Amino acid sequence: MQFTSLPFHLVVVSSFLILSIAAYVVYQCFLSPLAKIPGPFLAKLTNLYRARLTLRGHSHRDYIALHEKYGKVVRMAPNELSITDPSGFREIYKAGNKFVKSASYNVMQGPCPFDLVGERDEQVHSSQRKLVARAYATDSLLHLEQNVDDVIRSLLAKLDSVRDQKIDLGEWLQLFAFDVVGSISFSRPFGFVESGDDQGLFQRIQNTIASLAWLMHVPWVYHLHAMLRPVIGNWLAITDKDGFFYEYASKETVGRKDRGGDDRDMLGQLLTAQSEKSQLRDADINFMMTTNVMAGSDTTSISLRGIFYLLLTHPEKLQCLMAELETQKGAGQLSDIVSAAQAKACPYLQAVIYEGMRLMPPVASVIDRDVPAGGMTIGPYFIPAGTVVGTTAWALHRVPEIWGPDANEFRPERWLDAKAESNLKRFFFAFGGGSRTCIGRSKSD
Ligand code: HEM
Repeated sequence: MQFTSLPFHLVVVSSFLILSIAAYVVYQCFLSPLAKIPGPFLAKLTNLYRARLTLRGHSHRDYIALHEKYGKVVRMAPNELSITDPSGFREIYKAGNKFVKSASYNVMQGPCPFDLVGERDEQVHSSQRKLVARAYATDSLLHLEQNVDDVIRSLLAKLDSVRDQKIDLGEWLQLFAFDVVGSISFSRPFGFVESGDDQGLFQRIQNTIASLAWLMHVPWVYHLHAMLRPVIGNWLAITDKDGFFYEYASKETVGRKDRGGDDRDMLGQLLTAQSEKSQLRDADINFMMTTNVMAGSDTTSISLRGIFYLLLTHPEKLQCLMAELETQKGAGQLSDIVSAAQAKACPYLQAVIYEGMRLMPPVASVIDRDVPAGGMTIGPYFIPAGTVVGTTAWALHRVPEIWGPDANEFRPERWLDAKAESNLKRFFFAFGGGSRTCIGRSKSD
């Protein structure tokens, strides 16, 4: 009845709109090749569902709940799936396969031509990684142990001076992790531990990464913003990555070049690589250092915070760890500041690190990849080429089929059985997987 009083063209336009929306809903829910895959209703219709989940700030826990509710393959957007199926996971992240990084990484890369994490072209990535690999190699980093020891000493002295006070240990571990990355990258810590102050950097990184995380699910918002930026100004914290943090890392680079330093620090190694391979430009080195400052420091500090949190909330495990360290110390196997080689020879300590990073992996997002030509099959589902599939370590690291019925418990002992350990390591995803695994990870792990 209402329609009859509306102008004819409005009736036509509204009817067309209603029919289009209805057709879209019917297609996504019943006809799409992914229609049979379970997931939240809104997720089937729009990527905004996933973006909103990420914006709320606890999507890592939401993904666990969604997999508990819907199973090992969950539809998270019209063309995107979250996977915790063990064999599906292994297929997606197998080294040398054809599952390339999906379009969401365009947001991570932004305007930066040399960004190992964000680069989607596997060939470009491979040649860029070769250019810088030496600087990140474990044997290169072992030369820098003395630098790290100095930061440890500085942290211990600070903690000693506040021995009787209530402190935020997490905050101190974060200051420490950043200084460690500063000292191995530029031969000098940022001075955060010394001053007890991060100069507002942590909040800025948090804003940048939070902004990146939700924008990766709606890249069009990022691209639209980039187009309109000259008119509307800057609204998105992600732009700090190639702005504020690039400048920050570049300044540190210039400072280190001016004052000199250990040729074997990461910048020194990159400068040596540059002298041999001129295609590595100054800007590329600055971009690598930006990644060190932003991604390297933050992930290291979250790992430390998670491990300490789990130890402090499980005193019986802390006791086991202390017993191992005291026995080793008593046998003359540990120096006052424990070296990397000595730490490697402490099985319980290694198990604690793995278990801590299993339960609290620093990179919480789903690491998206595109299904290649030919598609893939996971359980009863055929997934066509072009579908975006990915896994978050938070959900994978709690799958009972892999970790056992006590998957949610902090139990370092699960890593002590050599046979179980090598199987578990195949599903340890805190450092990513395949050809795009973290370059900062020790190669001997
Ligand atoms: C415990 C600490 C760390 C964790 C948990 C971690 C985690 C990760 C993860 C999950 C990825 C894969 C991302 C993806 O596929 O989208 C990655 C890649 C990367 N990480 Fe780390 N990371 C850590 C430390 C570091 C450090 C210290 C550095 C540098 C000093 C670093 C530099 C990089 C780079 C450059 C990549 C890109 C590698 C490539 O695609 O070739 N990371 N990291």
